[in-house]
Amino acid sequence: MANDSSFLFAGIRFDRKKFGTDIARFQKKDTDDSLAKIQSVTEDEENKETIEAVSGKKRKRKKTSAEAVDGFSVFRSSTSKSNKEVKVDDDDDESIRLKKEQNKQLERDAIFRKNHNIHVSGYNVPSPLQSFDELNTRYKCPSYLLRNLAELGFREPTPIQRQAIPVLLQDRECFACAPTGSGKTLAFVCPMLMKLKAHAKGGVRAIIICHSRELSGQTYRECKKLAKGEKFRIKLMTKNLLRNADFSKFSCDILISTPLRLSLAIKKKKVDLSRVEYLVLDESDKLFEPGLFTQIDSIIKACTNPSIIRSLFSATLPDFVEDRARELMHDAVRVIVGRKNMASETIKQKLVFTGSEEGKLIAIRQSFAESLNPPVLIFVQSKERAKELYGELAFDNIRVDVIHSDLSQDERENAVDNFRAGKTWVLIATDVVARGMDFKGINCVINYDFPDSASAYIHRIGRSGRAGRSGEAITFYTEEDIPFLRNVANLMASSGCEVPSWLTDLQKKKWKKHRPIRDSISTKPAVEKENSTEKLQKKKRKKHRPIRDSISTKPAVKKENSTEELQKKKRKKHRPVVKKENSTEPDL
Ligand SMILES: Nc1ncnc2c1ncn2[C@@H]1O[C@H](COP(=O)(O)OP(=O)(O)OP(=O)(O)O)[C@@H](O)[C@H]1O
Repeated sequence: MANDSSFLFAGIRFDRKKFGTDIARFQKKDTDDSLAKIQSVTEDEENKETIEAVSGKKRKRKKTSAEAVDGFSVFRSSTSKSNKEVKVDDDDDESIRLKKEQNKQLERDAIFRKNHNIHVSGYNVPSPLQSFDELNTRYKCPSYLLRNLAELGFREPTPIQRQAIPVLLQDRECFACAPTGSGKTLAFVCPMLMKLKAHAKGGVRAIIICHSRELSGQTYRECKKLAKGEKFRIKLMTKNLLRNADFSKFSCDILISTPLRLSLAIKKKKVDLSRVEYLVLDESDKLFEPGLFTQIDSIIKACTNPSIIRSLFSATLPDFVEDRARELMHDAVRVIVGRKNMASETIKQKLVFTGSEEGKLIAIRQSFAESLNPPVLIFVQSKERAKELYGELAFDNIRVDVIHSDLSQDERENAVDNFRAGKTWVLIATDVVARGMDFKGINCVINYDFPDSASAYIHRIGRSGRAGRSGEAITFYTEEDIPFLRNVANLMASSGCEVPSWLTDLQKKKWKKHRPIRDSISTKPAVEKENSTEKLQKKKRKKHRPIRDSISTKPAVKKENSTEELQKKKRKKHRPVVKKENSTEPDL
């Protein structure tokens, strides 16, 4: 973190020697927009660059006018100026006025960004949005979108929206990092809808990649809500679509997919992505991890449109992702809200020592018995442990459910829907829902198992305290986790939580995928464990349709004939409802 912040503020030093003339000029001006203000915000390399450029030109101009005065001092006060000279003077005045105005705007932008904790780098970064109204006054936002924003109750843009939306609207590539729950989805969907304008035929026009099916589904629904009233063709790459669509004729305005499904569509179905104008990689640091990178790479390579605008969004932006972004993008703008890799400041974070695995179970039962304030999300480190904890809590008289990658798509969706609808009070989960999922109003996140990395901690606890609401996060730790405690303590301290000094004084240890082999959560003896798992499985198994022996009592030959007859009869009336190939409906 220390490195990150020093990198972030690397541009803050103002070379007083180099800019001596400019300092003198600003001081002379004696305005409230003082140099001190500029100095305090010149971490914005963009401002620095522009100020440099402008002052450079000014110096040049001053020199030119000095030369002119030296050379033609006789004529300076003369009234016999030629028309051409008058025009040159007028032009000069106009450009001075314009530059002054430009400088003032830069100062205003810098102060505004500082007030909203927005840091930018890149050349010529557009001014941040003061309000959603500016979408209309500056960019002629269509009325359906303004109406939808108002209907969704979005009155003011969040900091990431204030800066990322104008950047993308001005066709600049962008990589952005802003806290969890700070409205990054709208920050990339809104400019996409505005730029695409309306539905148009001819291939895929925009793509949003999300790391999980759950997040893809959620982003699809968000897009639909924002596009309501306009005939955009927004599609979710479902299993059905991948299997049944005729990709040679495939066309849509926005396609939302996981990396795997889209890379399969490229490889096996030869989907044409050469016309894609916008590509968003949400949770970009996850997408650039080794497991997904080959798929992402194939997608990026398939999007061959030279004027494509790519953007990367996440709440955590490790240096390696920044490096990739710089390699990949042209003239990209970097937007950071707050500090990189920081937990949301609206979450009250606590650490609880439980001693052992048994201690964790006691602690959680005790805490639920004292006060259970749903919805509560519990994270464990593996699907096996998720099943075990579910096995323990399922009979505790609380409405608990579980989500992990061993469940079918339907079961996963049901788990999410029931939790969202309040039917489930406590959801036990693996990291499958740790990122991006917007469960409104989660009161508490419990890290039953210590997270395995800083980003896992930030994203997990970020399921609460969203959109400015407050939330709580409790992290259990055992002896095994102590070496990594300081990392969490530092994250807590940097997001404003009180941390005892002994925690931050602990020895530093590099946090590399900390997933120790833990004792089983289950308290039941082995046989009972098997039975109860079976019971639970039965409870969950909804579509239990085994192949059973025939009911028919007729002899085999007769049976065959009658079956054939029946089949013939059936075949006549066989008119299945053919599913539209390019159905926009997800198989949710
Ligand atoms: N301008 C706004 N005003 C109020 N609420 C907003 C605004 N923009 C977005 N939201 C709401 O904030 C919540 C979080 O938004 P979103 O899911 O986009 O966050 P995020 O930054 O992508 O979080 P994460 O990093 O966890 O993925 C959503 O419920 C969304 O509807």
